Amino acid sequence: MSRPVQVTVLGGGSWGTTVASLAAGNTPTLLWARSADTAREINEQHTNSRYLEDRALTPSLRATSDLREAAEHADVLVVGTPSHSIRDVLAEAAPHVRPWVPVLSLAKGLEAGTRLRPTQIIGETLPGHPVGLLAGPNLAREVLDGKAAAAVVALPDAATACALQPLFAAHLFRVYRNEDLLGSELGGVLKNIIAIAAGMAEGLGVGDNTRAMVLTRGLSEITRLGVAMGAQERTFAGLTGLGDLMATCMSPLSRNRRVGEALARDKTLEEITAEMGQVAEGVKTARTVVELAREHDVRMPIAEEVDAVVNDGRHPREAYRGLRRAAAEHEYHEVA
Ligand SMILES: NC(=O)C1=CN([C@@H]2O[C@H](COP(=O)(O)OP(=O)(O)OC[C@H]3O[C@@H](n4cnc5c(N)ncnc54)[C@H](OP(=O)(O)O)[C@@H]3O)[C@@H](O)[C@H]2O)C=CC1
Ligand SMILES: O=C(CO)COP(=O)(O)O
Repeated sequence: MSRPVQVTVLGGGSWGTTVASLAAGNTPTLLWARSADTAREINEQHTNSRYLEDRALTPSLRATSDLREAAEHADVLVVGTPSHSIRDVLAEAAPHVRPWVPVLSLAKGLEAGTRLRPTQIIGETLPGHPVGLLAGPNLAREVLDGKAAAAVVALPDAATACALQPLFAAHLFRVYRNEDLLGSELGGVLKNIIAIAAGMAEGLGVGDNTRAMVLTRGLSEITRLGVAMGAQERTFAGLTGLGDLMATCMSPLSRNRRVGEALARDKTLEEITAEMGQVAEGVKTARTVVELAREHDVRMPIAEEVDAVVNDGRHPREAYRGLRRAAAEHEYHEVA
């Protein structure tokens, strides 16, 4: 008799823990947290209070701070650490991961310097493995609170995607699939920059018309760059595109939106990062996105203003003025 598929999730933060809790409802799941205290708390109290307060995790979820044990456990490996740490974590885990184990990324940032997407970093550190991602409008706390949500397993091979979908699905968590890995991954990465802009607008006290403008023009920027890089346009109208953009720009739970809002209220990036104690991937990724836009001759005025605020110290009020250009291009055919 064959044993059930074993899932390992790397990363004991908000989202890694939440995805591990979802998977544990379906199949034996082991979560790797680098903090031994976090692993102990998950095993003994079924909570991760540092990231998710007193929310109850699936009781059968097991955790470890031993990366080798976690890697050896995996029939399916999920990478849920922030983008900047994926390469180092996987370099250490790689010798213990069995060949052909499918690997799914949860991360929504780009690697500074290389400009690589998380699934490309995984491809370099774990060559020969099928690689995809799980993404969508999934604010961790809402998912753990049992509020209905949907996500997408994006993977070029449909058969592997079909096998992975049910591992993460739950009664109120619907998991779709999509073969456009590039578009699905870029949607999640790029929306974080627009969410910082949405937060800045919020902090400046704008109205609903402005909120809608930031969101729709933001989607235009995301789609233009994504298509120029080779993604399918329709992906950006789906859950990993518009869906994730809406959730992140609208929700006070979004860390990226909170960064933008606090910047507009005159806090420094250092103060905000220290207070939040969680990752807002858009901060580190903004410069890389602007570089990619230039390389692909794509106009991204909102992303450029966000980059100027987080990297060059421009005040959000100035950035907002910068967006009020005298004349706009055609709605769908802006040129670089
Ligand atoms: N939170 C959410 O709602 C969602 C997040 N995501 C994405 O998931 C990814 C992870 O985010 P999230 O879980 O929210 O992040 P959090 O900030 O909540 O947690 C970060 C986790 O990563 C660990 N970590 C940080 N640096 C390293 C490192 N160098 N080596 C090993 N572990 C490290 C932290 O460990 P320690 O506690 O020891 O510092 C912590 O467990 C991000 O790319 C994010 O964009 C995607 C969808 C939803
Ligand atoms: O990606 C997310 C929701 O889908 C979480 O967004 P934040 O990282 O801004 O909290």
